Amino acid sequence: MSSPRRNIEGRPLGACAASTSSPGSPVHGGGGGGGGGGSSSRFEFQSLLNSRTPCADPTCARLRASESPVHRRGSFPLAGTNPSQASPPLLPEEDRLDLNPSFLGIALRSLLAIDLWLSKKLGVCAGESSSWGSVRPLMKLLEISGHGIPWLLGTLYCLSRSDSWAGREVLTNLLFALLLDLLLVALIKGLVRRRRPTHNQMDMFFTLSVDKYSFPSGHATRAALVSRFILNHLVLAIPLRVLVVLWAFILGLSRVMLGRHNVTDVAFGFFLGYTQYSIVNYCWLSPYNAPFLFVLWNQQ
Ligand SMILES: CC(C)=CCC/C(C)=C/CC/C(C)=C/COP(=O)(O)O
Repeated sequence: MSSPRRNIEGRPLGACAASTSSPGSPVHGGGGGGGGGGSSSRFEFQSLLNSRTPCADPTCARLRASESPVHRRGSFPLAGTNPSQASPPLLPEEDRLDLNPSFLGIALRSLLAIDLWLSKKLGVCAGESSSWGSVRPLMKLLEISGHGIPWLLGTLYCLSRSDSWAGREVLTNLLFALLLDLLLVALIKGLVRRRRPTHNQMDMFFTLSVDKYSFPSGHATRAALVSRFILNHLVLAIPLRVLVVLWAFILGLSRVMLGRHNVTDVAFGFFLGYTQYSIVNYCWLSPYNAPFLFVLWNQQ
């Protein structure tokens, strides 16, 4: 008994896929669902077109005809329908592009595959039963050390206690930096909407609605931003400076170990936090360019 013909995704071609698929399914070229559905759906479409399996259901046959590139564009014949026009059928340009994905496309997909694989491997504290589950409480403590709330409240408290102009200036800019960070991270998370890794347990304390998304890591942006800020504006002994850098690095790593993030979320988070510091430095607030703010602190 011969096995049924299958398309590239391993689905049998004997049955009429069009009659069973939804409008967003690959057969309709809708590219529904995530994970690179676009190109594989095109491929499946070609395979269905070229299979000579008759379709018993008339609705199905009509659907297949109306969905075919021949019907849609009327620009090229089906191979074999007329021997006098036996030149190879020309694919529409976008289909040819999909069948020959660009180097950039392949590189990006490979990077994402490596990212997912590595993140899963490093997610050793994702649950109590994980291989490093006993370190999870420590990782969660680190998580709190990079959370937005303690940093915001701490900065506001120090501002209210500060009695020097220089101190107020630095703290005002730290507050501005933290708010800018929250805003940019929320904006990018809302735009990119990358889901957190499946092995993550969503048990973080005090999150915003966008925090169900993982790209970029807010803790990583804050770690890079705050550590660069501290290193540039506080006079610290070398061991303390090393400690600040270590804290930022371990906080970023802990996000992947806890299963909260993929490696690329954290890597981009570090980059974004580092860049945010440059923005804050460029727009540095002082009693000269933002006197209203400093008058406000003075009245406290
Ligand atoms: C003023 C204001 C809107 C404060 C909100 C502070 C807040 C709840 C920040 C969220 C911090 C958080 C849980 C970020 C998620 O970090 P990931 O590293 O998991 O992206």
